[in-house]
Amino acid sequence: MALSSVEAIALMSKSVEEMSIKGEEPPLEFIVKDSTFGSIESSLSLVSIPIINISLFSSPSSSHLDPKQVEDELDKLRSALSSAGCFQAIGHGISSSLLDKVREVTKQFFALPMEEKQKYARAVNEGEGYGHDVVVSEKQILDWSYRLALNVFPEDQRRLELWPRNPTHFGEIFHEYGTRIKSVMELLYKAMAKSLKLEEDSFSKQFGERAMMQTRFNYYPPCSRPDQVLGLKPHTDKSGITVLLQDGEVEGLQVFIEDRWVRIPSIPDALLVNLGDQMQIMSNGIFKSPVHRVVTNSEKMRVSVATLSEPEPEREIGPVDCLIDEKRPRLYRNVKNYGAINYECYQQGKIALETVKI
Ligand SMILES: O=C(O)CCC(=O)C(=O)O
Ligand SMILES: [Fe+2]
Repeated sequence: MALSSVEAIALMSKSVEEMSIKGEEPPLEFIVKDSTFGSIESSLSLVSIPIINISLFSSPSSSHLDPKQVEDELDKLRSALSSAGCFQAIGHGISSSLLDKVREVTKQFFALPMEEKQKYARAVNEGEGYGHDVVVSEKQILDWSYRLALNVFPEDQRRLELWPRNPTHFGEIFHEYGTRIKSVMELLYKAMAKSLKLEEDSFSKQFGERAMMQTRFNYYPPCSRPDQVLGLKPHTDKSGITVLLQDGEVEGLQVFIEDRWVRIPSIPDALLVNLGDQMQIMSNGIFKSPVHRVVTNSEKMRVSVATLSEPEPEREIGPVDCLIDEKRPRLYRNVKNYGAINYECYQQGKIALETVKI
């Protein structure tokens, strides 16, 4: 059962930021105990995830490109998404200076005094604004992080009162970044369909005209016990796809591939593309939504900017017809509002994708 806001606040009476600054031992609620995915310090796999040049997928430039090269990159895309479920995208056309500005305003916002950040605080039971993870159970292991969540599209869903006015350029830079990421997402839906020999709008039409895009700015303060505390617990994303801008210097993201944790290096100009649960459903399980987590660092803080795309909540989504046949029967039922299903399951400690399986 969800805790009342008063109980939730009592559990978080000491802020992660305060404990981080004082170098205090994290309290018990943050200590990761036995986990299905191994201990925090379990050895890392040496596998590396692919780097894909997505400029090869854009129509105007691909017309004067070698078709064989495009075909090979599409094969690489299909193979990456059906094994690791993620890849590093280069050739996305977003300038390094814009990426650096996004990282910079993110760091500037989180460096503001707590009272200033609280002006954008998330209200209880709301998905947008600044805060820590919602506490839903006393057994919940807490994450050593804060985040600012903002809706970017549809544009009329923006709650501008929650967009930081400090630093002053935050809104302008974020609008530009969000608009560029939306185009990258649209290019990726088409390329993902083409890589499976489907009509190119097979996925995008399921997202609808009013597909949603939300950005989560994540902030992980230094933690004195990186061996026992996680910045973000193992999870899969509820999205269709997630595009992640990593911190330019500090790593922390790990993806669970073939029973081992794989470290995701931070390549300054690359965007990490992570497949979400809803694309796993639409691809009838061919593409995989990977379990991932964020580890903490005893000396350095880390930021990341994760943008999640989702179909219109009231729209029914399901496996694309052409991906269902005798060899690959339908794995998932059609669903609406998967975001809510995912959230409810998270509260109950259930795996959301399992509940929509046939
Ligand atoms: O901080 C990261 O690298 C990952 C963030 C993430 O997984 C999320 O926001 O869902
Ligand atoms: Fe995630």
